[in-house]
Amino acid sequence: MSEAGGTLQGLSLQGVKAGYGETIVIDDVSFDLAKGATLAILGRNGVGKTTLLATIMGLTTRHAGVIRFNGADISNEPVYRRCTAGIALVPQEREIFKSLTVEENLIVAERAGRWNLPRVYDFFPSLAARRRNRGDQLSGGEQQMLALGRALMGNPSFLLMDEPMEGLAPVIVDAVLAGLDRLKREDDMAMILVEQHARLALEFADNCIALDRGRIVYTGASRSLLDAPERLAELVGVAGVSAVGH
Ligand SMILES: Nc1ncnc2c1ncn2[C@@H]1O[C@H](COP(=O)(O)OP(=O)(O)OP(=O)(O)O)[C@@H](O)[C@H]1O
Repeated sequence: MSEAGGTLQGLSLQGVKAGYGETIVIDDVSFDLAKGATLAILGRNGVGKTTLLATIMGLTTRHAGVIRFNGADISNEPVYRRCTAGIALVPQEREIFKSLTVEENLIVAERAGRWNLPRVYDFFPSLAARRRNRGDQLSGGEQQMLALGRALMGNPSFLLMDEPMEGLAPVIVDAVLAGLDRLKREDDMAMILVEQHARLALEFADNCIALDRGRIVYTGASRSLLDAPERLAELVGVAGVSAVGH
């Protein structure tokens, strides 16, 4: 995670300070993430993980620093330009259209590319089985798969996911994780995973950063933190270390 930001094929943040209006939440955050790489963002409640993803998407007020994507400065680009450049966010609230069917939710997000309806259905067979059900008739796990499937239909090269496992039963967590692992193996999309359940995130992502009060307090290989449980507990709290069902 150390290539020069200006030439990196991927995402690069340099000294980013951002928040909501005058309130600073993210302070002096810098990291690079190359095309196809995976990164976990860890930290206790309220340290700014969601705000960091929102900042990458252009949904917050940026006070300082530069965000580059595939070498281009996107710091001042509006949200839709970041989306069309290939960055997608699966928000914590999932934000699927509840009055549309599963299939309609997927089709409205479609952009030409390697991902299309048959491939998303192959990837999440439970969505195929529910294709004619409306968004409000889905379980939490199905909604999460739909939110992910919808992001894939946009054919992003960079996928940001905000707590996709939140509120899901352990067996569903396993299904979502299996999907993410398969994505990692079969697609060269870069992925950032924000997750309360630190061990799950570390087992999925090759590298990680931990935030505390909006600043990066740890950066390194996920394996190193998995092998240092006391350090991990310091960074994320005891609740963050014990993952539901794992
Ligand atoms: N829309 C907003 N307007 C003002 N302040 C906000 C807004 N959203 C979040 N905050 C504040 O920003 C800080 C960081 O919140 P954020 O949601 O980014 O943290 P988080 O690490 O994702 O927390 P959690 O794990 O609970 O989701 C908190 O103090 C929060 O109250």
